[in-house]
Parts: sequence; C-alpha cells; structure tokens
Amino acid sequence: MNAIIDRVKEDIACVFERDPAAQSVWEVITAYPGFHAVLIHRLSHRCWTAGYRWLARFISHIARWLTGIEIHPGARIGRRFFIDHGMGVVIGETAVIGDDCTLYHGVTLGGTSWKKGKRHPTLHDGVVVGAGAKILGPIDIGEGARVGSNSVVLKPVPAGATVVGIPGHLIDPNVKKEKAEREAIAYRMGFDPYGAKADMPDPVANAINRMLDHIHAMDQQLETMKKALDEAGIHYPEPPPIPRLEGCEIEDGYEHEPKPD
Ligand SMILES: CC(=O)SCCNC(=O)CCNC(=O)[C@H](O)C(C)(C)COP(=O)(O)OP(=O)(O)OC[C@H]1O[C@@H](n2cnc3c(N)ncnc32)[C@H](O)[C@@H]1OP(=O)(O)O
Ligand SMILES: N[C@@H](CO)C(=O)O
Repeated sequence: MNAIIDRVKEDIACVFERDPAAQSVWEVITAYPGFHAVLIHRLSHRCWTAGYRWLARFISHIARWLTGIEIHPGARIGRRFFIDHGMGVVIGETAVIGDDCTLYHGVTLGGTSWKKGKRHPTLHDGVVVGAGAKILGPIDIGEGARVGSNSVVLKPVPAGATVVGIPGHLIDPNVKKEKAEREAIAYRMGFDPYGAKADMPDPVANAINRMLDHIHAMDQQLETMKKALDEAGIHYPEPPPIPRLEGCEIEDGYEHEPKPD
C-alpha cells in the first residue's frame, strides 16, 4: 500500500516539475485529466495482467469518458508519467512507456498493422512528445528524445535527438549550433536576425554570414589537423582559451547575450 501511495505522490510531484501552470496539489488531484487517466490506467493495467480483460477495458473506457484520454489497459507505463491537457491522447495496447515521459494533448502512440503482436511504439525514459504528434509502428524512441508538435514519426529516433515534421526528420544539432551562433552575433551587432525579409537581402547580415562560413571552414580544417596530429602521436601546445565576454551565457559552446524582448 505504501508503495502505491509513494507512486501517486511521484505522479503529483512530476506535474509541478513539468507544468509551470500548476498551482497546488489540490488542483492537480481535482483538475488534471492526465493525472486521473494515469491513476485509472494503473488500476486497469492490474486487472488486465490479472486476466480480468473485460473489466480492464471497461475501466479504461470509463477513464476515456471522464478525461478524453484513451489508454489501452495492456499498455506498459513507467513511473512519473505526465500527460498535460490530455484531450485526444490515444495509447495502443502494445505501447511501452519508460519513466519520466511527458505527452501533450492529441498524441497518438499507434499501430500501422492489423496483425496481432507488438505494433505500437516504445518510448524510452525521459521522452517528450509535443501536442498532436503521432508516433506509429513498433519503433523505439530513444531516451530523452523530443518529438515536435504535430509530427508524424514512422522511424526510430535515437536517444537525445529531436524530431519534427511530416514525415518526422531529425533536427541536425550542427545546424542548430550554427543558427545560435549567427543569432548571437546579430544581437551583439544590434540588429534582429529575423528582421530582414527574404526578398530584401541585408548586406551586413550577408557579410557576417560569409565571415561565419569562412570561420566554420577554418574550424573544420583545424579539427582535421588536430586529429591527424593526435593519431600520429605528435604533441603540440594547447591553444589559449577563447576569450569570453563578461556576463554572457555559454550555451552549446557559444556566447549568448540576453535576447531583447
Ligand atoms: C497550451 C500549451 O502550451 S500545450 C504545450 C504544447 N507544446 C508542445 O507541444 C511542445 C512541443 N515542442 C516542440 O514542438 C519544440 O518545437 C521541439 C521540442 C520539437 C523543438 O524545440 P527546440 O529544440 O528548441 O528547437 P527550435 O525551436 O530551435 O527549432 C529547430 C528547428 O525545428 C523547427 N521546428 C520546431 N518545432 C517544430 C514542429 N513542431 N514542427 C516542424 N518544425 C519544427 C523550427 O522551425 C526550427 O527550424 P529552422 O532551424 O529551420 O528554423
Ligand atoms: N501547461 C503548460 C503547457 O500548456 C504550460 O502552462 O506551459
């Protein structure tokens, strides 16, 4: 019994970690359909595994009425699972969800086949699935991966990756890094990197972009040379650290000044 209470406490605590709108424990207990759905699923799943299959289905059907969230009682769900908002979430029979996963409303963990057997996705620990996303088929979504809202994901996603779009494609971390760098430089020079329209080229931005391309090419050449020297066992003096501006935050290895509102 204590173990059950501890789990419920965890289910409540994780809402505060992942929803800035959460006000109080009383609010979570009384007004969070995702919390209700998970609680009822834990009961229906027990009935399912104990062989009371109709009862399990009936309980999950009642939960669907109450919350707008449909979780098949056969689905295996880990600890601290949070469904925010919840309406329209559908989780199939053979879905497996690890610990600390989060779903938003409208998410489907669905199948693409009419054959029995494993046909729904497996979400590893810490996966976040954005509103309206559909993950279809017996595919693995790796630990800590993020699925963008409204994506349709049909292929496995590696741990830590972010996937967006239809069909889902991975966001290239290098492209993201480069974008952050361009933004940081643009803000430092006092202009909005999103201000210039595509049909009105900005000569300053173009000049900076060309400089950045050049710096990237040099970076890559230096990396290749360092690697070759390392492989050949040739020692070289460590380069001095890159000077950082005071007060800047470092993210992804780049300096960021606070963005203007
Ligand atoms: C009431 C409520 O608030 S309910 C809460 C609803 N919120 C959600 O469902 C959150 C889901 N989160 C997302 O969709 C996020 O966009 C994430 C996690 C996929 C990506 O976030 P970040 O890693 O910060 O990526 P970032 O915003 O820098 O975008 C990277 C690229 O992906 C694109 N992108 C981001 N999200 C999506 C999406 N859902 N679909 C298509 N493209 C997307 C961006 O446009 C950008 O492309 P660009 O480099 O060509 O400009
Ligand atoms: N509940 C989350 C998403 O809507 C927030 O308020 O940010």
